[in-house]
Amino acid sequence: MSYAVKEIFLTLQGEGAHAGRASVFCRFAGCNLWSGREQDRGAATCRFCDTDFVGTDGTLGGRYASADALADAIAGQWSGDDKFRYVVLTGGEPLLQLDAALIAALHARGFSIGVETNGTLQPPDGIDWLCVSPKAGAELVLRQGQELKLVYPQPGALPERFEGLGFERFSLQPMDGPDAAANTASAIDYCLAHPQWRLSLQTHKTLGIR
Ligand SMILES: C[S@@+](CC[C@H](N)C(=O)[O-])C[C@H]1O[C@@H](n2cnc3c(N)ncnc32)[C@H](O)[C@@H]1O
Ligand SMILES: Nc1nc2[nH]cc(C(=O)O)c2c(=O)[nH]1
Ligand code: SF4
Ligand SMILES: [Mg+2]
Repeated sequence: MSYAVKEIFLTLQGEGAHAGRASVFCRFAGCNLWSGREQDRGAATCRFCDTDFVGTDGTLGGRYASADALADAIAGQWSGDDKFRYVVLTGGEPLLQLDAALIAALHARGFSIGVETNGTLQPPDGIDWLCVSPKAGAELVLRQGQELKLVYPQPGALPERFEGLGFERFSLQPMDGPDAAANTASAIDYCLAHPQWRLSLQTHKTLGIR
């Protein structure tokens, strides 16, 4: 199996329970909820995406011919003590491409594996931190994992709908875009009134890092 990758880079995880953690990000190309083209955004299932995941033209982007080749490129970006190796597989939608061979190749290189997914596709076994971010209008098939990270507010995806699912951590992330300030204020209010939820800020954006 080959893998279409938009970009690979070392940064701090900006969001969610692992915010602040050194991580190699591998962003897969393509998504099942939006083509990634601006002219298709209004008709897409997921319309608020903040990410360019089209093509393979980013840093270390390309078509990787094997799991070992992609895992070697990811390992090449790590710096510092190998015992802390951590990779975040994102996209686009990583579960369109992630398979058992890539999980094994990353584990063989000492990585703990985080995945950012929209929750519409079944994952392979062996993911260490599965972070599911449900989208209004898309059927949620992943109903357990480590973290449920809801972008807020989403009409048609109220937090109450997810609070009984099998996750260790419930994160509420203000929707970025033209209403970001108001969305942040609403998310703060929601977390104060519903302490099962913790505020997740996109710290990489305010820090000006990738
Ligand atoms: C670009 S997505 C890629 C992974 C996967 N497709 C997903 O949706 O979870 C990475 C994370 O960014 C979040 N996200 C996307 N657009 C956002 C926005 N405008 N404001 C806040 N979070 C956003 C997603 O919900 C997800 O948690
Ligand atoms: N620093 C940083 N943290 C992130 N957490 C989730 C991201 C994503 O786009 O999936 C992301 C990202 O793009 N950059
Ligand atoms: S599902 Fe994820 S990658 Fe796809 S359009 Fe939505 S936020 Fe972007
Ligand atoms: Mg992002």
